[in-house]
Amino acid sequence: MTPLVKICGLSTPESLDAAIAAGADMVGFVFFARSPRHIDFATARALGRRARGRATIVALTVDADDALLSDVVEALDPDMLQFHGKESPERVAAIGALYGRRTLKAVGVAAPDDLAAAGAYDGAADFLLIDAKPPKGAALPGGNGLPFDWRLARDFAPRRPWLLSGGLAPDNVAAAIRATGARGVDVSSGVESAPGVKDETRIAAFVAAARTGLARTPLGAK
Ligand SMILES: O=C(O)c1ccccc1N[C@@H]1O[C@H](COP(=O)(O)O)[C@@H](O)[C@H]1O
Repeated sequence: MTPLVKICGLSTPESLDAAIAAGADMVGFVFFARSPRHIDFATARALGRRARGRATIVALTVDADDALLSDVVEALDPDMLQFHGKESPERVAAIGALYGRRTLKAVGVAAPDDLAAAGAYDGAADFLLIDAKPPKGAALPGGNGLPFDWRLARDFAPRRPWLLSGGLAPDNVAAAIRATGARGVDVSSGVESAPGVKDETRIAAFVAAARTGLARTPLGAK
């Protein structure tokens, strides 16, 4: 089964087009002011229109309140909402139902217990995202370009399909998929030349390399 590929943190028409041309299944946009990948609503509106029908459009937020979520949905009109904070399973499910969008819940992993905690979202979210836990004091809860020990995720087998992220790059993504059996992968820093600046050559190389990994688990239906 071909792994799903999500390219996250896109902020320009050029990088968006490069991700889609490379064959990305999902394109992610960040709404988190501290991130170098944060976009404003006018940019979101333009990029959402440009991406519509060409890839799954994903809006990433971090513990967003209802007002921000409404503005994001109105501007970007995403297919999927990614939650990268401490949102509870109940809130993830409620927001997905309220807006009628698929949901992707990120869980940071550094130890076996963290994966057990991820199980709480199995069913509440449509997809799970297993990311590296940010280092203590990190400014961002994700997008830090740091991997975790993939052996921790080797036997992770939730009912929902799950994506792997954290420090993935063109030169390690195929091995990461093989090591974990993740249904897909998500990347931000590993396809950049500087924080927030996407590199079209690295995007193409990442998607091509991910396609050589073989996902073991089937994509569950909503
Ligand atoms: O990309 C960001 O700036 C970001 C900000 C806040 C939360 C999550 C963020 N990105 C997500 O983090 C992971 C891993 O990124 P990386 O490849 O290690 O840089 C990925 O899922 C992004 O969607």
